[in-house]
Amino acid sequence: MKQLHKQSSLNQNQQIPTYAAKPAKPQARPSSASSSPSFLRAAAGYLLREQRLLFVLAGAVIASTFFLLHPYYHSSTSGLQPSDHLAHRLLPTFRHPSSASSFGGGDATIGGSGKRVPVGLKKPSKRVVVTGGAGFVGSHLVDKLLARGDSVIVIDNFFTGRKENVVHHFGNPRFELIRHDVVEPILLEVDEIYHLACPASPVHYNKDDSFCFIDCFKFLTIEYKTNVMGTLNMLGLAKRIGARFLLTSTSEVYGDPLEHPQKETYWGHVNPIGVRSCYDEGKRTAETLTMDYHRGAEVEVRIARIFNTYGPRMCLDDGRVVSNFVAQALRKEPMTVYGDGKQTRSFQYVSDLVLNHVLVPFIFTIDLIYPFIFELPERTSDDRYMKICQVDGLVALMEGEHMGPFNLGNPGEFTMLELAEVVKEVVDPSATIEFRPNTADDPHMRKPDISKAKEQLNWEPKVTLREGLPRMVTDFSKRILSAEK
Ligand SMILES: O=c1ccn([C@@H]2O[C@H](COP(=O)(O)OP(=O)(O)O[C@H]3OC[C@@H](O)[C@H](O)[C@H]3O)[C@@H](O)[C@H]2O)c(=O)[nH]1
Repeated sequence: MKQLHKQSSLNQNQQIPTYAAKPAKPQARPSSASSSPSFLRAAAGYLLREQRLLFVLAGAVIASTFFLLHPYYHSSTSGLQPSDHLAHRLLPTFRHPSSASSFGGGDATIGGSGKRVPVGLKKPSKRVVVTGGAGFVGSHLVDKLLARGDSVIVIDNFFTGRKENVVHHFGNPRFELIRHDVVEPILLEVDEIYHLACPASPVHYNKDDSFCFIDCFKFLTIEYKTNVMGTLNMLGLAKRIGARFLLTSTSEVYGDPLEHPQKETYWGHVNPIGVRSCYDEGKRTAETLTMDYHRGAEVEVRIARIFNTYGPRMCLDDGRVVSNFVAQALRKEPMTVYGDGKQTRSFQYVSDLVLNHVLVPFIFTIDLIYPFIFELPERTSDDRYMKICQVDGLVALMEGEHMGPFNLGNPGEFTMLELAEVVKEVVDPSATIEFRPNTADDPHMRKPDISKAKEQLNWEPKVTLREGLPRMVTDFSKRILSAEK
């Protein structure tokens, strides 16, 4: 700054030759070689005065940041805007699957709420499949991918997924929803496959699937079938079309661990014939298949081991502990603690699974002023936060160089009794607890060692249970209230 002032005063004192000034003596016409340095000197002098250069640089930084972070602008809901021509050039077109039907009776609809089109500086958009994309974590991932300009096909059989989780994307030309069970093959043309499909709650284990094309598979549990056949189908697709494949595995691969906290190098302690094995062993097999396809067929793969996750959009009757406690406390029912309640888990807020924290305050500010500039519909601060935060852990893994497996979880460890206390604090101090028998093979403790993710993905969770829980409670109380109405 001092230097700038110095330079600018120096320049003011200098006689800067101008073409308008009449020379004292007749001179030869200045050659282009001599005129351009003097022009440059004049321009430099102008820029350096009154800190103009500083303002120009600041303006350039703000503008490029804006376009990098928000590569869309709002166009009207009806008809093509001039920007749509650019969008048509930039957006990929999908080959529609012949073997499955899209939601809404065929092709994805165009227009409606698909108001944003890319503009400015941005990475080329990708064509992405998210299996289980109408589920809890999947739908947050879909929000994230669409928000950054990708085209997304969601495959979901709605066993535990819900249309409500993705309904806000209906009408977006970059979004397509296919009702399909991944245990059957499907052919699509995409760049990346996020494979999330699988019921993840122990209360769903053992439910019989009544229909299967291949008769001998129909007595398998949904979890095992989805993890084995579903993963095989998606890996086959990835191989065929040359797509990168990300498997969302689970902390359950460590079983009832003998090592604590659990590192990715730990091989686990799983009962292969227990009631939980359909999920635990199913995911372990899915990891094996993924590595086989990588080694044998050179498919580019990524593996995430996701630890207990909670947040908005979980099923109200999901059966997992956080959703159970919150729903029970809101409904004024006793919170059901299984066993002695001394078993531990580490709970991660869904945004952490998906968030790049360094950018949050920055994007948050821009997102606050954005609706005023482009007249976007008003959103709640929670929507805004969720839109920004979603699923960066998974996206960072998909786009990074490291294959994994990576533990993605929050290392904060709680007993179920401690969790009940936090839910009481947040929801209702008068809430009570009720002890129930525990389920078989329930892991006694669980806590991720996330050093590898910190080091190689530059990722770590930030939202504590006391910060994350109120956000989930807001969502749950709205849904419980409207269900009661
Ligand atoms: O109402 C309840 C529900 C559950 N629990 C206990 O809470 C603990 C956590 O149970 P959850 O069902 O939420 O989750 P689990 O850790 O057993 O399994 C989960 O692990 C990681 C994920 O991949 C899966 O989402 C899920 O299988 C268990 O010890 C369970 O016994 C209760 O005390 N009360």
